[in-house]
Amino acid sequence: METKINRGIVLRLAKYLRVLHKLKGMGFVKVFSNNLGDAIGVTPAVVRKDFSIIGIPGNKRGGYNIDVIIEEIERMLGKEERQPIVVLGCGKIGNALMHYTEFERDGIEVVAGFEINPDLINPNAHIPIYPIAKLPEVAVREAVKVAVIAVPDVAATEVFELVTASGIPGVLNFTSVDLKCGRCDFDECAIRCIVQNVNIGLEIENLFYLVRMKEADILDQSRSRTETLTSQTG
Ligand SMILES: NC(=O)c1ccc[n+]([C@@H]2O[C@H](COP(=O)([O-])OP(=O)(O)OC[C@H]3O[C@@H](n4cnc5c(N)ncnc54)[C@H](O)[C@@H]3O)[C@@H](O)[C@H]2O)c1
Repeated sequence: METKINRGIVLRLAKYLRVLHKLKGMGFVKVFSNNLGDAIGVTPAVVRKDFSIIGIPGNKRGGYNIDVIIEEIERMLGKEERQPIVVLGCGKIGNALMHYTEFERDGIEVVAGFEINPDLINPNAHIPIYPIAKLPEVAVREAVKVAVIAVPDVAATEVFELVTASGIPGVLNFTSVDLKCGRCDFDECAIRCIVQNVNIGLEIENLFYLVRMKEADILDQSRSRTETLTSQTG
């Protein structure tokens, strides 16, 4: 039976998996929930809860067998299956993603890129780059589940429409256009495309905000410490 798990758990499972592979590579056979919690920045209780949700029984004293958890998490994340993706727009971002070799470790395979620039189209390349119009054909042939959209903003909606028309159910959107699957407005929609937006600018702004808050907090604390000292000595 498939267990429904939320995005937070999926992200943590992927993080546990990386740590587990590292530990296995170092020769470890068992791991404890506090080791995994420390490694990804959560409490041991969260680790045990996540594992119980995916059907791994808690084992506070004896630890978990690393091979068993790896197998279970990989099954849960669908990593036993091939995970084919396509990249739409093979410019700076798209090209970098197409040649990111670490995807392979996670079972992700970039099967093709798509372009409108004839200078970049090369169906004979190691990872072929096809004209964008070929997307529906390749999507069906390769059973593509996820498309990365890395075209200029002006082309985003048009490319997204082609993605949904090609039956691709997942999109990682690098453009700043808010893409929404029009097809999802219909109950009978079979695609229900899920869009995940990546906005590095927003993430950086958010970090600046958090750093400012932290600095202000530290300043407040040191001010109140000085005031306390002054009142004690004065
Ligand atoms: N999300 C972020 O954090 C972030 C950061 C930087 C850039 N971006 C955005 O990501 C996108 C890509 O950025 P980039 O720097 O790689 O741009 P780029 O100009 O280097 O590459 C875009 C590529 O898309 C191709 N293209 C244009 N129209 C197309 C279409 N209809 N079908 C297929 N290919 C098409 C172009 O020929 C080009 O090769 C832009 O929208 C940019 O604003 C996002």
